[in-house]
Amino acid sequence: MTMNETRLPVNRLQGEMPKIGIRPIVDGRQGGIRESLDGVTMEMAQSVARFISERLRHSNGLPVECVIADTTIGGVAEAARCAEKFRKEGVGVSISVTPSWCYPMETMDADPHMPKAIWGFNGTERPGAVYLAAATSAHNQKGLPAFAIYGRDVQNFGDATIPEDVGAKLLQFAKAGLAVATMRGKSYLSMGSVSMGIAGCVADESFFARYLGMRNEYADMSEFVRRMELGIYDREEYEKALKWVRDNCKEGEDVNPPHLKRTREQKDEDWNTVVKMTLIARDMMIGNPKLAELGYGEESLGRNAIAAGFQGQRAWTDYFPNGDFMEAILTSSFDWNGIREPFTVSTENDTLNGVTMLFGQLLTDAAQLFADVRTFWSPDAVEQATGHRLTGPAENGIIHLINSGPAALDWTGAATGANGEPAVKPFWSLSESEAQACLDATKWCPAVDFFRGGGFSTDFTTRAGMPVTMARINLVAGLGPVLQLAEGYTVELPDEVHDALDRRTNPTWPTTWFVPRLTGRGAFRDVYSVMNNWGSNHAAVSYGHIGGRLLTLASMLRIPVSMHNVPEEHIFRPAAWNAFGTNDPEGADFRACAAFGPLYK
Ligand SMILES: C[C@H](O)[C@@H](O)[C@@H](O)C(=O)CO
Ligand SMILES: [Mn+2]
Repeated sequence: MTMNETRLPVNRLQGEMPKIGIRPIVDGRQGGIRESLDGVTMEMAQSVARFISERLRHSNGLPVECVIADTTIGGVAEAARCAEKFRKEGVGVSISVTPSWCYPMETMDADPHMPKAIWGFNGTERPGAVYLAAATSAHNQKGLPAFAIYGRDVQNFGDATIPEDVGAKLLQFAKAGLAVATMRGKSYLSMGSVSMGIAGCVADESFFARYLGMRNEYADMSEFVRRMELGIYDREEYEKALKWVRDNCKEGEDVNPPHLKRTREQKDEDWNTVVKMTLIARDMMIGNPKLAELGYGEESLGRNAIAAGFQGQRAWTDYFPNGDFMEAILTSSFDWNGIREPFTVSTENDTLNGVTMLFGQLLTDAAQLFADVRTFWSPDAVEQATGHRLTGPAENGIIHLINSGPAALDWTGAATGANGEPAVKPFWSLSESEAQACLDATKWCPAVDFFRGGGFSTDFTTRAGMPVTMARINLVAGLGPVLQLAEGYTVELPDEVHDALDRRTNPTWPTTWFVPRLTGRGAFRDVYSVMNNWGSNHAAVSYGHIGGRLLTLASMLRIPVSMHNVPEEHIFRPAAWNAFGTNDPEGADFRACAAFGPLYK
């Protein structure tokens, strides 16, 4: 395959990427105090800016830019000037830093939508921590939750280094804050509506608008037919894509009974259709200047969609090829144009899983796995079915993540991490040979009987040993949105055991065997309990243990978390959450989210 040489983001969404604004706060008393603080405070700001820009990128690959206020902020006039600068520069996240005492209400960032953190230097020459406590209490009193960062160990005054614990909190806060600012104002595009009565497919406008700051766009699936029949897609790209598919997408086993097998001609035509569907869905999301050249100016603009979903079943799939190829390729980190940012596209237009995938992508910069949460296999059930006793990481049972085959090819696990281990990586660190390895590890099986219109499903088994986080947003009447997540690992089974279980399910679909990390309590008492507490038929799976980042993001949006196994040291929420109870952080989270309400009222 060819690689996109420049690796530029494909993101053609409206608006600049949000920046991080750094606010150096000082004690405004001139004639000695202020002068003694200005320099070190500015240095603190510069070192935070450098630290973040060197370590974080936007999920589209662009560097994260930090903007520092023109002067230190000693009072409200300078706070206002800083706010003005931040507005002009497109700042979406703010971090206030100080080593000293300052005047909280006079200097605070009062923008209600800006995720905020305050780093109060742990020194003792000047009272930075006293300010931090006063500042967080002011934020709490005013209903502007802020994340408080207070280093564990005392530093010398003027020491601009960022201790490890402070750095970890800065990055967790910044990445989640950027996710909030990046999705704001963007669209979720529903292509089709509700699939097979699945409630998660309902585009709940109030949820999107009030919690995410997003808008909902809708397109009937007949739009695909119109664009296919009138040729509203880049025909050169279509030819290139078809050739790439012929060279790289190997057909797998056709398990259909003879009377349901599609003919070779039908299958060839299905390939043409699924490639067109892929181009069309992408163009509907983000637009395509090529369409304007064809005389379709309106279509060339797209819907400014940072996420989308395709209903598929059944209105479409009863007659046309299914959406598996389109969903698998769009959500992967590469296609015929080379290596590029994955698109967030939710199967069955499960909007709530789509949002969860969007969270994962913005927090990890890497392809997300969409999957049905299909089966809990207890060790006894596996032994009964196969004669094999599960061992090692699988010994407590396994959860079978599988559905018809829209899974991103990155989830083969064919790419490798720093030590050669299987990994799902940000597109910018994926090599051409790794993308090829993902393609080589995938077969495309003719769709089974659920899909009367044919299509091709990805078939692979995810490699073992990857740290992953499975997550899901649910909507509950009287409660609103609620997030659940489970950190764990992928496992593999001996071939004959895998084959026996896979055959019982569907051998032509992609499998990920998941084991959650157990805590012995509540939903994480055992693997069965994780399955039993899952709130819906789907999950979004991210590479890495990102539960901490998800918790931070959810708290910024005021979405409580009902189930998680995140180690305490990774939990980082606004300081106000502690005022809702410290013995029972889960209950406190629910109370705090309810009290503050959605980010966008
Ligand atoms: C093909 C079937 O309809 C499956 O797609 C179905 O069980 C689901 O995926 C439900 O989420
Ligand atoms: Mn499904």
